Amino acid sequence: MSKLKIAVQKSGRLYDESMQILKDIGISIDNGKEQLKASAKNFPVEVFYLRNGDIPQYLKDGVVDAAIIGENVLIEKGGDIQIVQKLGFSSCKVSIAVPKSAKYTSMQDLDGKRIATSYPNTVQQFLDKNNVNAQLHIINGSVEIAPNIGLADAIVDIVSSGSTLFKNGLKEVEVLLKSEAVLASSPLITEEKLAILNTIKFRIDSVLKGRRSKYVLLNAPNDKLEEIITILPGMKSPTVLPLAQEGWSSVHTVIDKNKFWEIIDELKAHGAEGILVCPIDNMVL
Ligand SMILES: Nc1ncnc2c1ncn2[C@@H]1O[C@H](COP(=O)(O)OP(=O)(O)OP(=O)(O)O)[C@@H](O)[C@H]1O
Ligand SMILES: O=P(O)(O)OC[C@H]1O[C@H](OP(=O)(O)OP(=O)(O)O)[C@H](O)[C@@H]1O
Ligand SMILES: [Mg+2]
Repeated sequence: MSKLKIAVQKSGRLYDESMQILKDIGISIDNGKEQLKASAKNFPVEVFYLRNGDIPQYLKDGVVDAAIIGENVLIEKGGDIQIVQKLGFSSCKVSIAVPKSAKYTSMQDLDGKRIATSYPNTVQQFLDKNNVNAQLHIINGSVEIAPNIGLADAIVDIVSSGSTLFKNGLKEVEVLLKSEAVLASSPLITEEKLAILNTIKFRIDSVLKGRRSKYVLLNAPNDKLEEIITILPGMKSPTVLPLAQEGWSSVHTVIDKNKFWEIIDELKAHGAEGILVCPIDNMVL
């Protein structure tokens, strides 16, 4: 059987979580990333360790069948590469920033100005859409320093916490796009390999659903059961089991992990006790 070739970033911000998600879906990799490629022991997959910025070209050429990559890089260099699934990590924005003291009211303020960036295609498209003419300076790193050294009037780069902008005396003025790590596929992928990719997608789906959810168990007096069940936003209806202690039940359900803190006080106020919240590895609906 042929193996699906999947690219991950060799080192950098995507590496750890890319390897973690492969591990979580049961794909264990034989050898370390000192090699350019490694085979999985128990699944028809070969992992290629590459530069994030190089991956779109490898996908286009069909050198790899799929990849875990930053969405922003795909948008910049992607062409017709398909996003199979968003992966929920390495979230960031690609934004325009100008010196804090600069006057900025609209995109028109950038007309005739110099913009430093590593994302020229993304920037040019945004400028064209807004009918703005600006001169692009393409630089590959430390973009935020460009205004301070007189190289540019504005920059376009990745913003996450905003601390790099802050340290360089810049302010974010426009968001061009939002990005996260994604699973992407080559336009040249074969049917046979697409079947393997679909299995991976199915497993990732169940891992991501599990990460977003919690398994909740609690004890409740029987005369409060009905009220407590209406507070719980469960998947279906919760499981209710009698406790050894007369007049009490144990209630089990799955909830969105972000909802839990909103409802815990309500649950307690309605008589819930012994509340346990447990992680979920996988969730297949
Ligand atoms: N500060 C950040 N916070 C969150 N995500 C980020 C941040 N910086 C980058 N990212 C995301 O992670 C991806 C990889 O960033 P990283 O800096 O590791 O690599 P890169 O500079 O694109 O490098 P290379 O091509 O060398 O692999 C980016 O494309 C972006 O999607
Ligand atoms: O808003 P923040 O949380 O400060 O993050 C944004 C910064 O993070 C990235 O750089 P990175 O640290 O990846 O360094 P690099 O330029 O060497 O890739 C990006 O290029 C920004 O400079
Ligand atoms: Mg970076």
